[in-house]
Amino acid sequence: MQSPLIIAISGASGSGKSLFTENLLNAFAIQGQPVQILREDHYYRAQDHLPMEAREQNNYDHPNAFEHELLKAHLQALRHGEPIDYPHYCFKTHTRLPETERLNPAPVIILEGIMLLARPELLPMYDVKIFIDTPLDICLMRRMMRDVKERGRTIESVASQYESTVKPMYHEFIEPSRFTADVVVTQGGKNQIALDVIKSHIQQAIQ
Ligand SMILES: Nc1ncnc2c1ncn2[C@@H]1O[C@H](COP(=O)(O)OP(=O)(O)O)[C@@H](O)[C@H]1O
Ligand SMILES: Nc1ccn([C@@H]2O[C@H](COP(=O)(O)O)[C@@H](O)[C@H]2O)c(=O)n1
Repeated sequence: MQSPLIIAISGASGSGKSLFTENLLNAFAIQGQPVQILREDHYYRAQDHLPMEAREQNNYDHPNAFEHELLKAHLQALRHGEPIDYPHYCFKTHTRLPETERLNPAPVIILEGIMLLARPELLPMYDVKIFIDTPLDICLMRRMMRDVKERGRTIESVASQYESTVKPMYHEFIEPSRFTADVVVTQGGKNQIALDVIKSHIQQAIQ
């Protein structure tokens, strides 16, 4: 098998990265082409050694919150045609789940996450770099609804985390990483023209 094409999709929390990734995946699934998705969230560090209060206070919007060494090792393995043991993460307990999932290499690997373009040592791993550029007020609104519904949070906790870490870290790390992208996508996960352009680029590259 030829070396896989690795696509990194980044942007603020709530910008539409996951939806964009899902929509891209669906476009390939219709054609029966195998695509492997990796989410940077799964590489948040395990925190079993910390009490819950300490976990709740952690800054999850700093690059050091992620085990990027493991992510890099996994990308290298997939490039060499080897399977990986993909970690799973729980947003309610703020730590890794005990079980991992065996993932096989595929011709196209799509990675999505907030800090993927903010780590210079990860940039050479990617063939295509995409930044989803969505106004922060829209990101906050979407995050508020999602975190209360799916991640076991209260409106108060989302608002206070946003002020203390999410927003300042966005300006320090994520916003500047936009300039490393090959493509900047506006209008979030439903931008059909961007999806079509990226899909046809991928198809040409893997022919
Ligand atoms: N263009 C869009 N229009 C409407 N809702 C959207 C759009 N893009 C994303 N969403 C919704 O916003 C929420 C957050 O999007 P998501 O893709 O999970 O963001 P991210 O992965 O960047 O944190 C989800 O409920 C998603 O369905
Ligand atoms: N235990 C955790 C870990 C992460 N977060 C927040 O998740 C955001 C990144 O995930 P997205 O799917 O929204 O891109 C990030 O902004 C962290 O603040 C968390 O709240 N708790």
